[in-house]
Amino acid sequence: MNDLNPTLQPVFDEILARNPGETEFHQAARELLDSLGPVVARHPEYTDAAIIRRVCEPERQIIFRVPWVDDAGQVQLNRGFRVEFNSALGPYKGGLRFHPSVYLGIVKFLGFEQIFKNALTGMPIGGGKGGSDFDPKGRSDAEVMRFCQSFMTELYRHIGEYTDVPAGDIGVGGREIGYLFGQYKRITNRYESGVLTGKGIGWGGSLVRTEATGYGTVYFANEILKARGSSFEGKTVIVSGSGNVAIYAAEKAAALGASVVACSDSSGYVVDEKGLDLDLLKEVKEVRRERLSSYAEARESARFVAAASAPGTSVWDVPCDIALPCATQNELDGDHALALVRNGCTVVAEGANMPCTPAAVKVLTEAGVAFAPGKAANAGGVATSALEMQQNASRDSWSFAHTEERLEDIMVGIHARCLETAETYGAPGNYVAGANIAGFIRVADAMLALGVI
Ligand SMILES: NC(=O)C1=CN([C@@H]2O[C@H](COP(=O)(O)OP(=O)(O)OC[C@H]3O[C@@H](n4cnc5c(N)ncnc54)[C@H](O)[C@@H]3O)[C@@H](O)[C@H]2O)C=CC1
Ligand SMILES: O=C(O)CCC(=O)C(=O)O
Repeated sequence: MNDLNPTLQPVFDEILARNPGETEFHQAARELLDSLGPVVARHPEYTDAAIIRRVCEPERQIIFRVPWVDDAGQVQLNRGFRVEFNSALGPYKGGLRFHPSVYLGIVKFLGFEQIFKNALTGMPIGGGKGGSDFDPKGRSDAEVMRFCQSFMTELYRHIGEYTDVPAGDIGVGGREIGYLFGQYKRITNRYESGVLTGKGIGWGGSLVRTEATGYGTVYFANEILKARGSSFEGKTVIVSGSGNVAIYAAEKAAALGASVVACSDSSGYVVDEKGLDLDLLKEVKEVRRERLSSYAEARESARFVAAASAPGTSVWDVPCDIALPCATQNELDGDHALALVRNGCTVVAEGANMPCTPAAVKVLTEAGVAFAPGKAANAGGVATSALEMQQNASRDSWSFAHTEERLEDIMVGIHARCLETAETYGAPGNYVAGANIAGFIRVADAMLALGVI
């Protein structure tokens, strides 16, 4: 790890002391602070007003009990979280994650990333994130519904169109948003469409929201390629994960002429040299909610590599020109990055939040691989959520083509803002510095204007 700027070291020491054991939050905060040296040198007003210390402390953290009854009549118990991190730019905005690994440190890292990602979109949204250690895997629809209803029975008092607007993340898709919205409506007796995003198209959702994070990541990667005189045409692409972000990243990359030859889930990975059959992948993952091995069983050109039977190998061993990590945090480490570099990969764009470890980012950057951090590359999802909020507020509903055009413009704008800011602050071509500094400055200026609150 590099030494931090002397003004920032005490801030990081304070984060470590105040948030013990929250390693993912420490990692995300450190990554931001690593970029802010040139900012504190140029803007003493931020230090004078303790902006950096304040932005690292959530405005509010809510932790609650979520009891529910399973299909066998047994009472189950989970823990719910909502971290309302920063509302300088607008209502808290960010997804809910249902996964057994969820604890406060994960929710805080995600909420922290969300502040700067949302700022980068240029839209009026603050940063927050939530979730639960509930594991939807293997649960019936009725169990998921009862869990969601119990979760919302506490969450409803903390959220609202002008306060905090949750959406989906790992383990939370259209089905869960439906159950959560239904319970919110029942408890409050209000059809408040703007309280959640990722809603179904028939009841206040926006076209393109389902596709937006994956499509947006590919639009961002496409801008990187264009800046290097290249394109997706004829390129070999791998994605990790096979959920919402991965599927639609693969779809857009294929639409731009790439061959997407591999994807993964937590049980292993699939290699399909003929290019992934995305209809089959959607059927397996979105409809049947099965493991990836079912994909390989149904497709002759595909082979499945089970994680348990092949320790030490991963989807990152599959040769590619472009890698899109779209599964989860810290899924791509230094050794995986070395494998990508050895195999000739030239672009890595994060569809997931913080999927690359700091060691991986170092390897990629030193090898000259263009690296796009999640807070820039995957901002298309939350940006389209903000478009959903706009449609809800104006009681309108836009066409797919119009909404996708808005999404593409936003991603092109974020890419340009990252490059310009990196150049201005002495790190030309560095998307990490550009994204961190541009996102931070927008939030910091708003916080300065709003006073000490
Ligand atoms: N859904 C959205 O709009 C956005 C999601 N993200 C991020 O994208 C990532 C994926 O989210 P979604 O696609 O929405 O979730 P999802 O629940 O639809 O899919 C998650 C995928 O990751 C895989 N996965 C989880 N843990 C894994 C592991 N340890 N190893 C290999 N695969 C693993 C799962 O099997 C699944 O295929 C997360 O980091 C999320 O925070 C970021 C921006 C917006
Ligand atoms: O659309 C949203 O509000 C949530 C998106 C999200 O959770 C993310 O960007 O990580």
